[in-house]
Amino acid sequence: MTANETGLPVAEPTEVRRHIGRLAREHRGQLILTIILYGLAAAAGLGAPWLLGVLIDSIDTTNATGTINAVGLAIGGFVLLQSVFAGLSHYVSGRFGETVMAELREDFVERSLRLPLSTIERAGTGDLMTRSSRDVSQLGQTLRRAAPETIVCVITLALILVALALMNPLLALVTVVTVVPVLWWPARWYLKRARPAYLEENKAYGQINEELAATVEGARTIEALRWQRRRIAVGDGDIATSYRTERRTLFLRSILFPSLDFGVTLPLATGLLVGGVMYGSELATLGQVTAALLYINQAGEPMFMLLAWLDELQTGSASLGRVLGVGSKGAAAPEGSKRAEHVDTTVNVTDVRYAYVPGHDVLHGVSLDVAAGERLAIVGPSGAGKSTLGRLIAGIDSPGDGRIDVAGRDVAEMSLEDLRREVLLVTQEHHVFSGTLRDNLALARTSATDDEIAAALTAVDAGDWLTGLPDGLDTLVGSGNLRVTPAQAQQIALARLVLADPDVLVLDEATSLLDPRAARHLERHLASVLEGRTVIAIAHRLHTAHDADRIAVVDDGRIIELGSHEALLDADGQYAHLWRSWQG
Ligand SMILES: Nc1ncnc2c1ncn2[C@@H]1O[C@H](COP(=O)(O)OP(=O)(O)OP(=O)(O)O)[C@@H](O)[C@H]1O
Repeated sequence: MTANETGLPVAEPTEVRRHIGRLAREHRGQLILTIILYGLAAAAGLGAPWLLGVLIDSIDTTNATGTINAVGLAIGGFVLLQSVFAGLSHYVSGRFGETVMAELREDFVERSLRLPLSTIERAGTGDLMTRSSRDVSQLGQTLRRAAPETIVCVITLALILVALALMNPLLALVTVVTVVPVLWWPARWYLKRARPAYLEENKAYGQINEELAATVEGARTIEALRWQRRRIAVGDGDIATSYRTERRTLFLRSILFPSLDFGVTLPLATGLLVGGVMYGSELATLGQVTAALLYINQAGEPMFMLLAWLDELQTGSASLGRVLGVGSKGAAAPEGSKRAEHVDTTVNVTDVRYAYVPGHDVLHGVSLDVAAGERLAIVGPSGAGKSTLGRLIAGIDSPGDGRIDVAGRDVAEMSLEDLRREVLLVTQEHHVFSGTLRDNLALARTSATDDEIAAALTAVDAGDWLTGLPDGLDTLVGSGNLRVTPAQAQQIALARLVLADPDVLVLDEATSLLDPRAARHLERHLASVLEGRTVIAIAHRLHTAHDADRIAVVDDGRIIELGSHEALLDADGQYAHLWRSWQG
């Protein structure tokens, strides 16, 4: 796997080849049928030049008119056969391409959904978007056209060579000897450079998408800070990089294609020369030379096309590498370990260190044990490391040092599926997807009934809102539909949490958008619904801390106080101070 700096990995050429081999094995039947049909079409195409040679040689025989008629008819028959086989082979290979394409798309979606959040955050959504749009469509083009056309070219060339050798071995040899070196060197030169150049080109395109998306998402912030010029400069920089990478691939093509033109014309010239000499020295008949030259001429197109498709195959292979890289080992979470039978949802944080930027730890050896069913509140000044600790417990990032166990299992080793069933994080950012309210909630549990969904909304104090909606759970929400206030969006997120029903919840200021009274009411309500779950709540409002079983005070990446509300007040430390000023 190639490390793509902070981006998603790209599959190595060997992995790409292995994948193509696997696809070919899985669709063996369709592939063989395609090759046979293309072979038949190519073979039928060889009939005409052969017959023309026969025709020329028979002109001085007695019954020339009869022979001409018969040969004319036979040529017509071959042309018809070629059209029928070509039509059939295009149909079969088209189906083959579409089937494989559909599988690759499904596979891509599955791989993307398995990606841990931290991987997407690091890589940026632009890279993923480019892979799902530009790379997948490039791959479609390769599968639909380049792959079958390459097969056609190879088969046609092989058959032309066989026919040429049968007709006149010396002419066949001359053709091979002149063609191969002339085409070999530019093709080799090109192939060596094309893959990295196309990977660079696609990466640059991904970067443009990434920055463009960031500019659009942050438009208001950019306007407020008057950063327009800076963002334009960033965009200009990305476009310049993309331009440079496009120029590089254009340069490669501009060397390849003229070389191909030359390589394809040369054998015709040498064939004409050698054929003339052979005819003069009676080593070949006029008919043989004519047929051989027609074959050489006929070979020109597939030869040119074959090497031209190499270009397409190279871009396709680069795109396949990028598509397969999504969800590969370097990006995905570990898979498939089984959930322990008993559910003992303790959380044990042992000597955890974490740095966003190497060498600058924001957590300095944090240890914390949360008992099953306990409610722990984490408080502390801004930037102390509370959210970072929450993300590590929820398995979104892995600690640099130390370990975190949930229900006795190392979070870093858990499959994404197990992890999400075990621990869920709700932050103050949440998205309402465009669709019905029901769809938005059923995301958390597809099997949830309407009653369960309504109960979940009631548990987060949104029961009245639901009853007031004209279409109830069928109400369309999200972009372009009914406007949902930030507080309601937060309630939807919390209702999803109720439906997902994990054993451990990490709430990172999950009620911050509600007014203080509503927030407290909701938290109490939620607590009764989530009775028995282990809850770690990162709190700005100290009433959350007051209601918790224990409170951890985090300061500068360390836990400096830990105990119940009363115990911490008695200790008269930072928490007591915070509490008094909050009360005041
Ligand atoms: N993505 C990031 N990249 C680099 N540094 C980060 C990133 N996220 C947080 N930090 C830094 O890590 C430190 C801890 O941040 P964290 O968000 O965990 O603190 P917090 O206690 O949750 O603060 P707040 O209450 O303001 O949310 C801060 O110094 C912050 O600047």
